[in-house]
Amino acid sequence: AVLADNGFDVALWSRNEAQVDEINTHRSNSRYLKEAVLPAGIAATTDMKQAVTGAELVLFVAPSAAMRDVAKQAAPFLDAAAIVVHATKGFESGTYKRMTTVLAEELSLPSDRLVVLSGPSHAEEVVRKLPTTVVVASTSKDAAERAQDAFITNYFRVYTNTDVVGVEVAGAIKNIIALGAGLSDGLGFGDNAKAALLTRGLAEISRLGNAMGANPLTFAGLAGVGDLVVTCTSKHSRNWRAGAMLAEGLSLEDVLGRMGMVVEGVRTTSTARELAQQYGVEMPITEQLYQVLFQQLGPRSAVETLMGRGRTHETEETAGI
Ligand SMILES: NC(=O)C1=CN([C@@H]2O[C@H](COP(=O)(O)OP(=O)(O)OC[C@H]3O[C@@H](n4cnc5c(N)ncnc54)[C@H](O)[C@@H]3O)[C@@H](O)[C@H]2O)C=CC1
Ligand SMILES: O=C(CO)COP(=O)(O)O
Repeated sequence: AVLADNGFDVALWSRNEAQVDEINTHRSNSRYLKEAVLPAGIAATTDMKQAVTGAELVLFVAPSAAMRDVAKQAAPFLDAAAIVVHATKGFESGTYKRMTTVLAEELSLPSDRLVVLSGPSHAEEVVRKLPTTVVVASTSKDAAERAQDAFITNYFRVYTNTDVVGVEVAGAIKNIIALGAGLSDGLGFGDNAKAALLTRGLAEISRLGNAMGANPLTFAGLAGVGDLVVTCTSKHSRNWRAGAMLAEGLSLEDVLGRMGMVVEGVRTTSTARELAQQYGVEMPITEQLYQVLFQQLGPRSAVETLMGRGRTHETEETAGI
């Protein structure tokens, strides 16, 4: 919708014929974006060749679990000069790869044609043109600026960054913390607990990101603290809502069934736990969330464990010392 508002002819690919027909006929997407009216410049299609051929910018926003498959389908049609942007927040499970790595592999692209778009940006608000700010990161200043030009509007402000690792790690890990925030709110814990989760969650994001080679300043920016705040506090967040439902005593399977939309933080909790071990960093909130999600630990016991951890120094632990 943002690209169409900026005057681009947008081809929107979906595997779902009924959804494509609804978008083209009624300019609506009732399952995913209730009440939104989509701009006329969007032409939906189930034909990947038609969607990708000749496009100067291709935006991938499939759930992380589907990214490799969708990129494989798009690869034969990608224009030699196109830049590729993604807005997906997660890692590939099993390989623990970041999304730009998956795209580089499937599209045979060098990093200077790849951009990640991230930041506090719930679709429900963007489509209503409510003021939103995001960051586009690429190893190439030129590619980041091309993406900035394409997306920036008077309601959608786009900053550039060169720290692809930091932006991707922050966007993925904040979903784990949002699950925790939903659990905390659902259990009736207060504002102090949520502020603690956000702050110590940011410490975990920074610790893992720094170990993976990120710029620490990224975590104070839109993709870091910005997205962490919105996902832990917004009624739109699926991760927050999933956490709140778990606190009501629903099983993980029931929560995911009721949601009917991707809750990236669930898979990311397993992946981040593996990455923490691989990089030798401590991620105690992630560990406790893993125990709650996959090992049937009661959320109150998880909180007891977190509160009873050995005494530490705030800034030394954050720095990973
Ligand atoms: N919804 C939001 O406000 C934001 C979402 N994101 C990220 O965007 C990504 C996608 O999220 P949403 O669109 O919100 O999820 P969603 O669950 O609302 O929609 C996912 C879409 O992908 C399609 N899909 C799923 N598996 C597929 C496959 N194998 N092949 C083709 N299509 C497939 C579904 O049919 C559906 O249309 C996630 O990584 C999320 O973290 C990022 C920023 C904001
Ligand atoms: O990343 C998001 C907003 O910036 C979307 O978060 P949820 O997937 O929790 O809805």
